[in-house]
Amino acid sequence: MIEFRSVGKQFDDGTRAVSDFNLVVPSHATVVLVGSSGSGKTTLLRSINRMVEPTEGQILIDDVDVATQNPVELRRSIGYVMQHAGLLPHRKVIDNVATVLRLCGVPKKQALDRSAEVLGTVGLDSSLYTKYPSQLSGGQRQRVGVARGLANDPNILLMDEPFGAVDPIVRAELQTEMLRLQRELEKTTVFVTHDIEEAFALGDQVVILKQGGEVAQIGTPQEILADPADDFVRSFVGLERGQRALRIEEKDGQRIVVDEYGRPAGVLQ
Ligand SMILES: Nc1ncnc2c1ncn2[C@@H]1O[C@H](COP(=O)(O)OP(=O)(O)OP(=O)(O)O)[C@@H](O)[C@H]1O
Repeated sequence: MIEFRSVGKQFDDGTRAVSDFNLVVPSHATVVLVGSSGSGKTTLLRSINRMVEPTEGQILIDDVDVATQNPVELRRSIGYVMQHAGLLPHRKVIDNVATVLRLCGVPKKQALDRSAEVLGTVGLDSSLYTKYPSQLSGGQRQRVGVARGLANDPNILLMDEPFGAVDPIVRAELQTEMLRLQRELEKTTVFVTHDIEEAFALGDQVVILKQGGEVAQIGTPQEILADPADDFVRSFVGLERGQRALRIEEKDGQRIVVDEYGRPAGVLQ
């Protein structure tokens, strides 16, 4: 479990990114932070593994304050996947994954075996393991990025817009893969995106952020769609201007409004 307690961050230049942010990420759940550019998503995500140090509040992982932990050890114990995969261009795919394990002290042969295993888990064809990152498509590179995040079998996975740089079709494929991985591996995952559809597709809980890291609403996709907290949320999730394809289904004698994912958005009297 990850717990944010009144977390705030003001950068050295005076920019306030986040104020009084509170959130509980239950073990094995996927929580998605969604908001427009500059709403503090990355700041919050990086506070978990101390790539950013909050200026107020605490973050606890299984009741232990991360501020009391060695930052390097903490970072190595948490999987991290970033937007452009962050692969080392001069190392082969398999070595990119194995490097993470070597840094954690895993012997070479074992690191290579585990790397092949985890590349298989993310659905990368074994013919690609000895290629260089530049020889892969954007979607394939992102799979390698996810494999790297999963390499040392962390309990926690942090994902910062991991599918932001690929085209919509590949993005949808990667989202489907992500759902499969979550079912199989049950990592506690914090996922950052600016795409509300991605947030609804992947999140058990979705946190909608306004500028300054202010929480507009936290809830399951169903809760947010059925009962948006305010006009900002209504507009952000596309309920306002009819962008969302809604239809009506009969269930247990009730007429329920559902969205394109079949998620309930309300009940008709
Ligand atoms: N190192 C820094 N120094 C000063 N200000 C920063 C720094 N990093 C981020 N900020 C500012 O903090 C605010 C939140 O930034 P953050 O990157 O967390 O937002 P975000 O929601 O992840 O945005 P994006 O979707 O564009 O990545 C922004 O105003 C940003 O300019």
